[in-house]
Amino acid sequence: MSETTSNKAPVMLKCEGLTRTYSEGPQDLTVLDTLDLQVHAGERVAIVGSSGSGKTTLLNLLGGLDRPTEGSVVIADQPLGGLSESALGRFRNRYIGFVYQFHHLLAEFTAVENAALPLIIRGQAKKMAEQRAMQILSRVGMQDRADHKPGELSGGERQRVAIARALVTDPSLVLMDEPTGNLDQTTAATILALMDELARESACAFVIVTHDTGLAGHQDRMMKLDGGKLVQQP
Ligand SMILES: Nc1ncnc2c1ncn2[C@@H]1O[C@H](COP(=O)(O)OP(=O)(O)OP(=O)(O)O)[C@@H](O)[C@H]1O
Repeated sequence: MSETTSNKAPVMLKCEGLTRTYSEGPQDLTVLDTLDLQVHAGERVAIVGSSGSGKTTLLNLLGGLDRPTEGSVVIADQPLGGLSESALGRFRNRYIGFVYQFHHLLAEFTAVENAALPLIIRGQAKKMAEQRAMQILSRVGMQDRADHKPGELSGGERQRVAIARALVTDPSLVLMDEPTGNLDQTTAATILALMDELARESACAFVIVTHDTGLAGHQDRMMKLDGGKLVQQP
């Protein structure tokens, strides 16, 4: 591994030799090129990089939404490459929380129903799942809007529901794509504080893709995706 770290916490995410080549166009495009990354429990890593550098491609591989051309992704000691699609779905639900750039909330469901969904998919009773969802919605300041559907919420409110949905299962790893993109400074600060607490309390690891240098600078480490590899930033 090219990375050195003094972190003593267990490794939650490990990528080795990760390569992703898109072969769909007239020419092959290698977006990620033998990339290595290790993230420890409780650690928050920001990934920055210019448009088209491969940040979304990387997040999709880390979350098992796409498969690498070469190399491996291991989360909580489980190599994703060894899992079938259905096992991968169960693994994602158990260990990973996602916050996408476009939040993908279900339009027909209220905020609390959306936030409770990962628990319901897991088989938890609706009432218990919604109680837990209410707790986490309160932590992102959305308790008073819990009965509203996404169409009745502002962009920032929808983003906060998406963040609550990602955190509701107490995941081991949270993958975020521009999590504070739609948020004003005060709300963004609330979300940052919540991430700090979770990283500390539950040893949740975060990988956060962002163009926001304030958000990136707030994390434990900042890496830049450049030429298909990650370069540690000062
Ligand atoms: N399915 C695909 N087929 C072919 N090329 C793709 C595919 N998906 C992404 N690419 C290309 O791979 C490169 C990296 O894309 P990616 O979306 O990962 O970049 P990004 O760093 O997330 O960009 P942005 O900051 O603009 O969101 C781009 O040149 C893109 O055109």
